[in-house]
Amino acid sequence: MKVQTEIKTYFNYINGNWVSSVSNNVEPSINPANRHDIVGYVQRSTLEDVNEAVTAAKQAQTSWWKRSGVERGEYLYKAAHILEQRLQDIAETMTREMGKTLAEAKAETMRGVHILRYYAGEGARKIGDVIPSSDSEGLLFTTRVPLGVVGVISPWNFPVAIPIWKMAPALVYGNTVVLKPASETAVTAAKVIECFHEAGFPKGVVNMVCGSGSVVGQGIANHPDIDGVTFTGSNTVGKQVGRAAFERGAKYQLEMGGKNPVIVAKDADLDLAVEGTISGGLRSTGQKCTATSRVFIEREVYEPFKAKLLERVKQLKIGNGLDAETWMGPCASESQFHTVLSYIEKGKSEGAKLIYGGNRCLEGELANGFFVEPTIFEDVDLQMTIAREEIFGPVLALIQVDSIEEAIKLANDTEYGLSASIYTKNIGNALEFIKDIEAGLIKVNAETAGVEFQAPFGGMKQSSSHSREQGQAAIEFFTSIKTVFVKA
Ligand SMILES: NC(=O)C1=CN([C@@H]2O[C@H](COP(=O)(O)OP(=O)(O)OC[C@H]3O[C@@H](n4cnc5c(N)ncnc54)[C@H](O)[C@@H]3O)[C@@H](O)[C@H]2O)C=CC1
Ligand SMILES: O=C(O)CCC(=O)C(=O)O
Repeated sequence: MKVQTEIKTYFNYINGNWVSSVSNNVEPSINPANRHDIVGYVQRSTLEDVNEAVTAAKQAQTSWWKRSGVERGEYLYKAAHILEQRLQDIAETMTREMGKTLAEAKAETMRGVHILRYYAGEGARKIGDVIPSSDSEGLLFTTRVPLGVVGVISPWNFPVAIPIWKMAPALVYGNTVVLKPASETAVTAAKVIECFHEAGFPKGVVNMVCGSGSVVGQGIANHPDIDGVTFTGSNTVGKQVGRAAFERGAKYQLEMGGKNPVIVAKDADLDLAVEGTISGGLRSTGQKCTATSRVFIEREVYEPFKAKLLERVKQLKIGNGLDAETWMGPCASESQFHTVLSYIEKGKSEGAKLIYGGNRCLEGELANGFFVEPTIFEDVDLQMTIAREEIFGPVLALIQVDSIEEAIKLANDTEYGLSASIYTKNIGNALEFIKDIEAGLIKVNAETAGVEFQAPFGGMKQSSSHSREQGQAAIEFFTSIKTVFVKA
């Protein structure tokens, strides 16, 4: 067991100051690779803290909006620069706090830098169109204004990229922000907010309040002075947040779960398909809303695909994400760990055949953490729980099909519609898939996970509130359009 000498306490960030919660309560943030390692203590805030942060954000909003977009963008460039300088420390904190490998954490932190730079540039781009008016003497055009104060409720699985891809567009378009990060990764969030603090954002423009979802998160969703809420997380909570915002007429955006399929056609490059299935399904321990979870394989290549997949999965090294050899880290929390194990038990009891893994890892130091073996089931029926519910763990379900048409039909048999991929060399298969698959993010010969910051991202069906985040699409949520007609 590691002996810890100093464990730091991290504070809320309100009106430009680092402050403790009025509750004076803190909670530990635990390393999921070693439950005895406390990464830091974070605030357990109350509604009073939320109110203070919202008041600060509201007061700061008018003068922030009065600055030009170019000027607001300059602050984002500064934050990007500081984040890049701190990349190593922030990535190590992320790995220690939620378990993903250091390589993934570094790539995610760099993604945060790119997102900040992308939206910094947005400050200098157009925010409206001139439209020909039916009145030849009139000028008809659109312009955009910010919503006001935006509440950002973020999950633990991308603790740098998700808060940044919500906050950066919100800020550059003239909103002020109150962030409520997931408690599991609140230390990482505090280090990201330190970058904004040091970039010199005016007081109240950026605020962060840590604490439970039911108090701080719900407090944000319900708050009369929060004009827009952007959320990523579970469907249950997302719908609660959406309902609360809708009830009081606030704008909301929800990015929720997935049950993402991969289709392997009989003409696929099987090595590529195996790599994509492993990477899409098991990287970050399967804890991505875009993670592959159901694999539909044409019967003719089922056995060779399965053999290659099993061969490859045996090579994956499980361990502490800070260890350079590690390919897959632990589940991010004890509750996530138990959820994943209970889904594996359901898979077995409902009759799926377990062909790899399925156990908790207990070897050596792994016993101190929330490690689960990569797990593969076959003979999975689409009515089974593991084929229907989001597991958010390293669990793959293999399903044989007789045709691409059948694969697409079964792949669509889910309430979700976030991402989907096909492995094929046949352009006809690819085009049929693109046309018929019900998903917001579609890949051909590439894994289901992995989102590019400059392109729209979001899901169909129950995966999202049908809005899109990132790229130019972000302007739709974070601003309102004004249509203007001027006659001399
Ligand atoms: N779409 C995605 O990327 C994510 C999906 N999930 C799914 O959710 C499952 C459970 O994970 P959780 O961490 O419990 O997700 P969650 O949906 O409870 O948490 C997401 C965020 O919402 C906050 N929150 C919780 N209750 C709230 C409430 N009543 N009002 C407002 N905000 C609230 C949390 O504190 C966190 O900041 C996972 O197993 C996975 O299936 C979880 C995280 C990310
Ligand atoms: O696949 C990705 O890069 C992003 C996934 C994501 O947005 C999520 O898990 O919430």
